[in-house]
Amino acid sequence: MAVNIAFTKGLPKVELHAHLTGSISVTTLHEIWQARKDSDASFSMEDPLVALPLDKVSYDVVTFFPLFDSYIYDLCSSVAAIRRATLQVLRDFRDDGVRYLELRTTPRENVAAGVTKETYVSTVLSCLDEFAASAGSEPDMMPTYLILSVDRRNTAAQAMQTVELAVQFQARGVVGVDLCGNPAMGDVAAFGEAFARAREAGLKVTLHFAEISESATRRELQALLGFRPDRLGHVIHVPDDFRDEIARRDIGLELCLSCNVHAKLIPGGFADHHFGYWKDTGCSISLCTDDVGIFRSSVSNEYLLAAEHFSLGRADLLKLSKRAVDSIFGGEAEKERMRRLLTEFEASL
Ligand SMILES: CNc1ncnc2c1ncn2[C@@H]1O[C@H](COP(=O)(O)O)[C@@H](O)[C@H]1O
Repeated sequence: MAVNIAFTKGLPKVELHAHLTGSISVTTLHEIWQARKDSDASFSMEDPLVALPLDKVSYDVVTFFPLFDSYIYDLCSSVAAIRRATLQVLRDFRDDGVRYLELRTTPRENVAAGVTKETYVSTVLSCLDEFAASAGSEPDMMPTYLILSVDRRNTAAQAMQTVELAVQFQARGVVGVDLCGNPAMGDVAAFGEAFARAREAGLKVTLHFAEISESATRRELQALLGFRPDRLGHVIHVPDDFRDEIARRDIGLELCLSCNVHAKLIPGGFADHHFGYWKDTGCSISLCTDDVGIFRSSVSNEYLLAAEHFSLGRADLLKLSKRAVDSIFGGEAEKERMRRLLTEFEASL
């Protein structure tokens, strides 16, 4: 039987590469904007419905990253806004049929709003707790864990500070650390010690890898593999010998079709995406949204796109989903739960 959106929505999915701030829908941003406008007559930021038009999904590396630094972070600076955004992001993923989520975010501070990096992480984690408490039982459950991101522009000391926060909040659901941010910036060699500390503390490691050709130098890719990542995101401009090494080490892959096409990180369209290469390697692949608030493609839609452009049937998507579970960071019990949900879903077809 053919794959359609009803099938991909019903498929119990894991989402492993979602940046929290990039996952906030424009509607939610607008509500946050409206609340601020209603309470402060001098508030003058542009309405998100105007700044991020609903029909615009094509940003490139130059226009994409400033969306956060010069707009969304200012809009979502208070504890109230961070809470509202996080809780809605969780509902949006759950309503799309995500049944296990790893959300990632870069700890940030806003002195004027009284938010420290620690307050920020703690606020996000309290939203995860609140959401879990309200879920009740299956099928509303979506166990969610947090990954803290190091930004490529960070200094070695800032990267270490993020890792220390991850260690501090490990018992509350931080399962790993990530390296993200504008791939045209920074020197990843500065972060070796921070990622070594993360591993030593038992945290998992995922890294944005070879997103643009300029950052895909052999020196950078070697340094990143030296951090002993458990998973890699994007893996676009990867030389053959590195591809072989990734497969040999059985590193999990987080692939983001819509983001890569719309942000022009790959030449061509969906059918040219490197998912076409990796799907036949036996690697664990999770299809991910990256920034659903910006690229507007849900996880279900990513599965649908993969099916449409790579001629995959229901059995192929089930196999892909089962293999994706192998690389989650939440531990064996979560893997078992997801495998059970997938088996039950398959039996219900
Ligand atoms: C093209 N894909 C991408 N590549 C690299 N980094 C990305 C990204 N999409 C998002 N981010 C990173 O995530 C931050 C927003 O979420 P958080 O504030 O952390 O929750 C961005 O500022 C950027 O550093």
